Amino acid sequence: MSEKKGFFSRLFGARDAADDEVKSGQKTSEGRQGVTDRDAHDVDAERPDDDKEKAAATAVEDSEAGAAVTLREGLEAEAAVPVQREDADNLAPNANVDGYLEIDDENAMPVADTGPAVPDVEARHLNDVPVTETEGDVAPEIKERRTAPGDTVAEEQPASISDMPEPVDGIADDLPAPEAEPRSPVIDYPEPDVPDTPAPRSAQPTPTSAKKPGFFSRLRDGMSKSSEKLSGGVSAIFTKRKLDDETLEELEDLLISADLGLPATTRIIKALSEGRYDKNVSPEEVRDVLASEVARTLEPLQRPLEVKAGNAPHVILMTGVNGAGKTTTIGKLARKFADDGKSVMLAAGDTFRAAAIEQLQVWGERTGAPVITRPVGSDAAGLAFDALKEAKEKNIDVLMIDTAGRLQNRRELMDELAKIVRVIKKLDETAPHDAILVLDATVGQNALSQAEAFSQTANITGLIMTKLDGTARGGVLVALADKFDIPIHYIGVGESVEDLQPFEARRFARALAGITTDQ
Ligand SMILES: Nc1nc2c(ncn2[C@@H]2O[C@H](COP(=O)(O)OP(=O)(O)OP(=O)(O)O)[C@@H](O)[C@H]2O)c(=O)[nH]1
Repeated sequence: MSEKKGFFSRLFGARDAADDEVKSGQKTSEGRQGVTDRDAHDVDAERPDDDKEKAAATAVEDSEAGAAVTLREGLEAEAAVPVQREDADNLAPNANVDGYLEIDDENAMPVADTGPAVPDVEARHLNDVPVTETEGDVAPEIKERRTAPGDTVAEEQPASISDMPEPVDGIADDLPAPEAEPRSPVIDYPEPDVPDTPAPRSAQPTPTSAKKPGFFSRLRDGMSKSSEKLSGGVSAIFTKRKLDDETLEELEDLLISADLGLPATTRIIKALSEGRYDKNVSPEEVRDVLASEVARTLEPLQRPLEVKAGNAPHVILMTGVNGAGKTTTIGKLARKFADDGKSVMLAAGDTFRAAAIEQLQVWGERTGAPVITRPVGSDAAGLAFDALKEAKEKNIDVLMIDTAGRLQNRRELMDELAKIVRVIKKLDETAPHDAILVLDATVGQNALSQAEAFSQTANITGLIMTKLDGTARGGVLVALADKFDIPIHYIGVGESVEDLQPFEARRFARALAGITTDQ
């Protein structure tokens, strides 16, 4: 009996603390901050006279100069690193130098090095090079741009960063002075956890209708790693056993290890305990309680990604750490929007990675969407500005802007993201209409620190969680929902277009709990 008392006081003590945390406004969206100060990787810029708006926009940005030339130095360092892949032995025989497979099937996804996302992040030397070490290195060589049929490619850019255009004198004077912006705090988060399972490499060509029969089974199959852990664990704990202190503790451990977080774990245990203590409960009953508590947590955040007709165009900014799935997700969304009859334009704002630009061009070809590109190393904010201008001129419905992956604790890279937001607001102060954070489910609890840091920099309006098929850590979506008020638009449960599913809380909860039916 004393054991029972000890467990419950621990449980409810934890629950009260968790409730207090949520109630006391720790949901981070309430604490979102504005954009931060500039970075200066385009300080050498020289802009053509005929592009006055862009020059004005970037000149205003440049007038905020004062920061070190951090990004450029980072780029220079990246250029200085040999392009030899460390994991060459693991690549498929037909992979190209960037690790992507050459895929003929138009529904198949470009498959990069689908090894664990976080090791990939760690291999991304741009993020790893301290800026002080890069001084004096040569500027990155600009790779020749490959123009795919159907692409709209904005004007040619100079061949190196130091050749980039200078601001046009006087233009900036016509613009409102930039407001003083708070510096974003540098959050010293730990490096992402190593994912437990690499994402699969298979590419499955599938139809594009999200509502066709089999939607739930696709979701259930995609989430099988998470559901097997939970469902199998529940069966192991509750088969022919009473619900008592011991089984509840085992369940608590299971839920925590499945990344659901303490607040949700506490609620689930409380709901299960009510009226059932000291009685036999079946694993099915436990799964039902688990699913309904998870659904209750997630339902308020289920929100479709809507393109509003009043926005011309509707601008979607895609953000996230390296390898989270931003570019691929943009491609899948482009397909979905095009299927809905929307005109789509893509901006290849990941100007750090040639493969990301090419990857987006491939998606542009497949979906008929023009792709605005710049050479590797170009100013991403200038590219975003150009793309929005062109999208307006062409009456495009949706402009999606890709961005380079960045670790959330690299201040200068996060500042570049803030700059993109500021610059596009000069053309449309309501843009971006959606700033989406793409989260890789395999990083588990690290997703929480990513959500916090990106919210502070880019005022994140929605989440897309990818790679749920590659991990048993899908429960982290529940922990995110407990901590942040950020709507969830889509989840990725595989590599095909169809595997990017509109988020439905109830179905997700049932699939997570290992319930095999949709009803
Ligand atoms: N299994 C699986 N793989 C996915 C999913 N979403 C994306 N991927 C794969 O994840 C890998 C990385 O995706 P990218 O779109 O290149 O990631 P990114 O965020 O643009 O990467 P950076 O440009 O480095 O920042 C690719 O191989 C994608 O096919 C998913 O839901 N499931």
